[in-house]
Amino acid sequence: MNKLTLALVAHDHKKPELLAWANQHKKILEQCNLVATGTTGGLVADEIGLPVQRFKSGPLGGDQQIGALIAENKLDALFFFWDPLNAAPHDPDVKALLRLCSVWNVPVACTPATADLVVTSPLFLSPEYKPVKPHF
Ligand SMILES: O=C(CO)COP(=O)(O)O
Repeated sequence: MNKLTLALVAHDHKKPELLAWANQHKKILEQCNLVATGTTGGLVADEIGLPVQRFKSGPLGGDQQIGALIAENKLDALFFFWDPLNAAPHDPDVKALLRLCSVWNVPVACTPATADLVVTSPLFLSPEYKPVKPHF
């Protein structure tokens, strides 16, 4: 069975929430390939002990690297705990990443509650389930 590839991303004030969530769902995440923006990935690897492929930090292009995976149909879900209370210098990159999830029908969870529901869905690890991909 092919493993799902998941991207984990959190803005600084949301990193504690992402780490707590990843720890809570470690058994599920262990069954997946994980990629992440640089700082988030380092924390997930060091503090939760999950292997993670790290891209550049978000402000340095990491969000765009994850967007490129989406455009190449190589990402199965995005867990992006973005910060609604603080401005990010790379907000256009953040918007672009979220936009690509809608373009390519990639599941995206932006809060711990949504992320809980996504990873515990019976469809999540089901080999039969594949989201419909749009044709352009
Ligand atoms: O800024 C980010 C996403 O937009 C996250 O980047 P880091 O994981 O490197 O902090």
